[in-house]
Amino acid sequence: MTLITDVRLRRILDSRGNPTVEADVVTESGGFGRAAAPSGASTGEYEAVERPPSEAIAAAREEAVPRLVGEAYAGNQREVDAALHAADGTDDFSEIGANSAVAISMAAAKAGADVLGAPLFQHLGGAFRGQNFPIPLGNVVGGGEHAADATDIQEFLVAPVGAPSVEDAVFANATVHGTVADLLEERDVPCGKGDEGAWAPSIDDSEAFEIVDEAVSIVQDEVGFNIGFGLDVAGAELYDSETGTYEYSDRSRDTDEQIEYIAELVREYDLVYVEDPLDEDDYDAFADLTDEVGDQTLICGDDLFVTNTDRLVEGIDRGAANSILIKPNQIGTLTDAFDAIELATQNGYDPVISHRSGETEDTTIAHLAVATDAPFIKTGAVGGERTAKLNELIRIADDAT
Ligand SMILES: C=C(OP(=O)(O)O)C(=O)O
Ligand SMILES: [Mg+2]
Repeated sequence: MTLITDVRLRRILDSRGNPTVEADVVTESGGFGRAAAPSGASTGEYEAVERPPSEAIAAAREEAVPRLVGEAYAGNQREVDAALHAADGTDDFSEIGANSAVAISMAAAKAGADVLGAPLFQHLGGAFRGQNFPIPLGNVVGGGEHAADATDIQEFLVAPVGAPSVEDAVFANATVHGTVADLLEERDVPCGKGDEGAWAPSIDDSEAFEIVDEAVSIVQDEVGFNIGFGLDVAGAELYDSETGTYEYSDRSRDTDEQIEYIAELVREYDLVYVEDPLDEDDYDAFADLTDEVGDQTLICGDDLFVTNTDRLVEGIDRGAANSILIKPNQIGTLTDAFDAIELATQNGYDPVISHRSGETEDTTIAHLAVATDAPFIKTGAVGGERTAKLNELIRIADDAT
């Protein structure tokens, strides 16, 4: 029933107005799945390769589609993803493009779920998933590669850890986002938004800490449950490998100073989550920081691990980080993302399922988070391509997908 009978690929718009790859997968019994690839701006050096969409589509039509149509079953995700790897023939999807691969992989999963008549999270995670929901990390202030002339730290993230439901959590994040706008207005700071819908004011990081801390306290009092906050430092973007220093607008920090700075921030603001505090090549520094504050907070590797099990094994061996960001397009298939999640949880690393700065209305990551019982999902706070995932979580909780 799930034999793939058609795969169609096209260019569509992403949230930045750039082209991206969308895939449709159809099965013998009429099952249908559609998915689109997201796209990063602060990409890790070791990510699978995103090719220009028209090239990725042409290559996938030539190499991958013939290995899927009449050959692979959408209900057998490992088989579909193995066919994508075989079609590509490289270890980084540089032939068919990770953007074509991930779009087809996710569309096949949706087609498999459609044939079963089950929600995607259940097809991926099994009958007993759907009881636990991830805490959404909501980006409320940001800069770095996601906005010009804003904070050095890429993302200030709200973490409503005490929310009684995913719906309460999602609304709390949106309320903090709105409260941040009020506080910026009180300070006469004009601002627009960055790529992920976070406010992108022209302020320094210390003022951003003050404002987010205050907004979180105000909303916490309002809603009556515990709200923390965290960061995506995107350390690799700040790091200058020539000088071995992290370059902030107002000063430089060497690696030891960077570790101390982050550890102090964790203590001062009780941060619940710190992503990529250090350069993507510096496992040792990640290990030192994890040693120092890993019992108080999550130290998450995004550019460090790039959803890659080989890099995660190295991190586990060296005690670097205690959490991994999971972005399916960093590695190219759902199978690879699942394997990274499984390896992480088996070794006490918390998986955090994540969007990219360039997104579409695709909701696969919401289902992936529920399917894998992930404790966190990072998918923005506002903006249609972000709320697509957040609203899908609310629908899953309401049993309405
Ligand atoms: C979501 C992120 O940004 P991008 O998609 O630009 O890598 C991130 O760095 O975690
Ligand atoms: Mg990141």
